[in-house]
Amino acid sequence: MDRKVAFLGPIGTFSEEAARFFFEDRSASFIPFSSIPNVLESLARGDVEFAVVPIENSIEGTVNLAMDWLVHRIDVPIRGELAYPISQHLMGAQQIELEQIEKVLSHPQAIAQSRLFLQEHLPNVEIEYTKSTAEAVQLVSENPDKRWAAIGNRLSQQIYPVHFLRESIQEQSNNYTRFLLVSSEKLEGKATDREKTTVLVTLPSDFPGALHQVLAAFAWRKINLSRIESRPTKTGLGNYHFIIDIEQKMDDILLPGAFAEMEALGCQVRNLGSYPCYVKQVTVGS
Ligand SMILES: O=C(O)C(=O)C[C@]1(C(=O)O)C=C[C@@H](O)C=C1
Repeated sequence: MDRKVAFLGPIGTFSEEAARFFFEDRSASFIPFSSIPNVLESLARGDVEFAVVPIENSIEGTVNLAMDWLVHRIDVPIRGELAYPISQHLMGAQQIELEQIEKVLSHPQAIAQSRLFLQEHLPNVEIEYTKSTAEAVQLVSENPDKRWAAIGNRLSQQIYPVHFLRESIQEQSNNYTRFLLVSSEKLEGKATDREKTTVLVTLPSDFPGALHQVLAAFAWRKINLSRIESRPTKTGLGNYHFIIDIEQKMDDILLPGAFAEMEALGCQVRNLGSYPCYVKQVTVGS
């Protein structure tokens, strides 16, 4: 039976492209949802077996909604990571000049990634945020009489009747978004040589050198960390926990030792998943 994979819709989003990458060598059905919470809740309810969500962009940083929902609202492990190259294109229902555009629609991440272009070429245009890039492209295509433009990917231009007005308008050509695959099942058999483990560490209370001691548990074991981020615990102003990406898979000695040391300090340690990491290479004309 086909595995069901939830992604942020409608069809044609970057999230759909990322979801298809994870399953490119096996059959699956891809199901669009209208928000990241709906994607993750459908997984938690068991309506789908897998969910794919964006977690961080190289220009704009963490997708807080996805990170927080994973940590606070559901308890399903991370099973894979994909660094996916992102090219943003400006599209219109008609081939109009930039000066004629009155409004630009897109997802806040896509708008942020295109800020320099917008400031230079469309500094006074109205910006409307949509739930996804493909939703913006769909809305623009459905309103051909309006002087609107959408920012989105090449896939959405193939799905919705729109034209390119400008291509590759993102701030940097080296623009990547990391997506996470979340599931109670493992995704077997997709080869990679890189693995990561992500943990959530909650400090017992604020005391001098607390974070230093947490980091020391990794440092003297020579365990490499690639990211540490503090997020509010949502229990009160000034209360944070730390999301730490560790550059190795869960083992029997080193990581359990580091976790035990942190727990001995009074920290809570939750393993959010140990998983393979993939990178999609940039293809010409993406
Ligand atoms: O709107 C989309 O196409 C998405 O898949 C969401 C999203 C994001 O939230 O970061 C994914 C990748 C891009 O960075 C822009 C938007």
